Amino acid sequence: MNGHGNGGCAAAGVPRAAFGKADKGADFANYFCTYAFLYHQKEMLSDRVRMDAYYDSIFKNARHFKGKTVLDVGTGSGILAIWSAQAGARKVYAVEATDMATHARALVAGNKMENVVEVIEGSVEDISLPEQVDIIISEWMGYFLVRESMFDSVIYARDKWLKPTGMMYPSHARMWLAPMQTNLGERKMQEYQHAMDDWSRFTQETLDQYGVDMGVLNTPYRAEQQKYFLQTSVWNNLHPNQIIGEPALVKEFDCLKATLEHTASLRSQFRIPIDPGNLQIAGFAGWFDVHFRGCASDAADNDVELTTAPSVSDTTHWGQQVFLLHPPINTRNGDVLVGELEVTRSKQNHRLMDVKVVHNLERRDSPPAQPTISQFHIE
Ligand SMILES: C[S@@+](CC[C@H](N)C(=O)[O-])C[C@H]1O[C@@H](n2cnc3c(N)ncnc32)[C@H](O)[C@@H]1O
Repeated sequence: MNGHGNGGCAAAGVPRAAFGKADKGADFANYFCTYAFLYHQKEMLSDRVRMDAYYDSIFKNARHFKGKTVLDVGTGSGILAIWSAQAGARKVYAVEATDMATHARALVAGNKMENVVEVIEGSVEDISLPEQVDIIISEWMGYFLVRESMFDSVIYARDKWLKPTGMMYPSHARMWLAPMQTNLGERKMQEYQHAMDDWSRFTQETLDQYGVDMGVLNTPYRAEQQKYFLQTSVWNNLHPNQIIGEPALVKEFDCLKATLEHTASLRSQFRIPIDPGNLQIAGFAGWFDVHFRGCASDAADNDVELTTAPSVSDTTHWGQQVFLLHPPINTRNGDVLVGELEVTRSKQNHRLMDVKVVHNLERRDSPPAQPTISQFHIE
């Protein structure tokens, strides 16, 4: 999954009739719509790190799939359902909320799997299955893992359709946070200042030419632009040497046990010694990994990892989320970054996230400084 799910394209041929409630209509317009396009599915299907991890997780653990029933939550093009069938599943229910279900059905038939894979068009929260399943497979991860909130749908499906002995693919998910260096912050600050200069020119012109003083809107305009340029996280594929301290594990989910309460609001403390020789912390980088370990009573033969950590060669379409500090923090050798991360749903859109980092530098021979509160948004 990636972050293009909020482009807003209500006319994407999405089956609105299936959704009675207004908020579902808005969700379709804002979120699901892009998934109805093949070009978007192709983007995910072209991510080799993602594809190899899911492929290996299934075929290197084919024993888990042989003769089993599988539910693919959000099948998209149908790729995971087809692989599950090729690995020997007896029956695969491939559920997809958008019109992409039509293409998935064609792909399943084109690959002669229609006797095993049944594509069901609808939201997994609304559909009905004739039986409970042995495995739930899904690619539900968004930026910094939780953006898009699709894990909620997987949890819902698990609680309704997974046998008590069943297992989740992936089985575990983790979120990581690390201090980093970059000059992206300066660029964003310049862009912000440019936008504010442009606003000044615009308000002056409006007054001169049209006799209306826009000055009363200066403050909300500044707030809007600050949020956009300075507080919205930036997608980036970072080089590993931009990370300047041991990444902190800020959250781990056991996909068999996670609840909606766990995903609604995450809070975690971190303590990261800054690598010697670094003069500034320009921001924080956030990413995730998932593992395919089977379950306690039937561990995977091969524990496959899909990581979106900074990498030179194994980059993913998820990249990392960069939370820029304005201004950056000056550091000295021996400094330790301590703090707390809080990730909550945006009030305007439950698929977007608000991120709060309360941070401080512990410095040898210095009294503790007041913590700084930095607010960010994952849009
Ligand atoms: C990241 S894509 C993954 C597609 C495919 N499984 C793959 O791995 O290439 C997630 C898909 O899940 C679908 N989806 C998201 N939430 C869903 C829900 N609640 N019910 C059914 N489908 C959903 C989206 O429309 C999208 O096609």
